[in-house]
Amino acid sequence: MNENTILIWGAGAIGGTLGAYFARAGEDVLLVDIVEPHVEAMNREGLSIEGPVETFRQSVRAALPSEVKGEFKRIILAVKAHHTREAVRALKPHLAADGTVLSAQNGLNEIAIAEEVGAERTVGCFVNFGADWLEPGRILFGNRAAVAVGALDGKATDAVRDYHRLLSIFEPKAVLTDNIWGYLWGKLGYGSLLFATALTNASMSENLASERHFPVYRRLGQEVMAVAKARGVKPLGFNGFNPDAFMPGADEDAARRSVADMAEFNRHTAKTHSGIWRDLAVRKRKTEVDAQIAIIATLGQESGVPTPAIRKLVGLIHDIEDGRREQSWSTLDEMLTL
Ligand SMILES: NC(=O)C1=CN([C@@H]2O[C@H](COP(=O)(O)OP(=O)(O)OC[C@H]3O[C@@H](n4cnc5c(N)ncnc54)[C@H](OP(=O)(O)O)[C@@H]3O)[C@@H](O)[C@H]2O)C=CC1
Ligand SMILES: CC(C)(CO)C(=O)C(=O)O
Repeated sequence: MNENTILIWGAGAIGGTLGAYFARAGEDVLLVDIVEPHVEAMNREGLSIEGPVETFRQSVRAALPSEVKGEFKRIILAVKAHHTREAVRALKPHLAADGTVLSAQNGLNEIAIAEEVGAERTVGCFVNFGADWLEPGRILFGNRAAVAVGALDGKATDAVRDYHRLLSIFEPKAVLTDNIWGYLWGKLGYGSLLFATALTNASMSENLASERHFPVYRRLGQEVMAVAKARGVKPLGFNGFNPDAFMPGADEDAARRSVADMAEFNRHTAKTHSGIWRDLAVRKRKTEVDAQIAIIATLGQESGVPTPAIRKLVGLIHDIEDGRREQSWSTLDEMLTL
């Protein structure tokens, strides 16, 4: 291990998948995670990537955060959004002065990372592929999807280009962008719809195909895009999500097409339900709703953009997290009462 070893901090569904692909390509990788049985299984048997995209077992090195020694130039952060600050504080002593942290997460985590380690040491990234941590040492890689990487100020450095090279090992269509905030806000739009699908136990595609709930999806997309616009961001589209269809003044048919395209995209994955649904229904734990979705309402308020649908969604997810409601169509119906 040396300063060029790539640290993957948070080796679950996303971090584990990326790490296995990098290691298979001969990159020097260390997977860091707080789940002891997972770290033990990875060191003992390697990491098993399973599912329709590819199935392989990759020998990897793994460690608990307390076992990490030294400083590193590249650290890829892939913990859930609400664990970002804690994880960045733990990894900071291991970040070389000229090193960078790449956020392979959902949400606007780059803001918190930059506050902790400096904007010049933070690189933006957007991932939309589907994966699930199944059990120690086993990850389902459900489907390929869009991946993008870019500097926070849009000006690619050698470090950003190197991350693009790495991500291209995993996803040959990975984009090097000068508008990473556009992708991150696009994913917040897409993600707000995914959070709504987690209010039921149906699959993402079944939910998105529900004609009765189309007004819910349109309203959520519209609120997120209005906040992005007010903040001067130009959101970008991917995998069915078309930000223009949700912009103020866009016609209903455009939004209908985009929601239908998202339903179609998600019909072809072995990861039938979102990570949000999985946190609630399978892992029985808190979701990323505050770090990822409630922040949109806060930023909306700062910009004078009302976000009643986003606020309602956050409340319903909290209700499920705290056992006050079940995941069911009637919970999603609550979103129709706005
Ligand atoms: N899974 C997916 O398909 C997609 C996920 N994303 C995003 O990627 C990010 C990662 O999600 P995902 O991979 O699914 O999550 P996982 O829960 O599968 O993996 C995160 C791993 O990080 C561990 N962890 C938590 N805190 C720390 C810490 N301080 N230091 C080291 N490890 C830690 C977790 O342990 P523990 O379980 O105990 O918390 C877990 O093992 C999220 O922002 C998610 O929204 C984006 C696109 C798709
Ligand atoms: C569904 C997916 C993989 C995006 O397509 C996702 O981001 C999630 O599960 O949170």
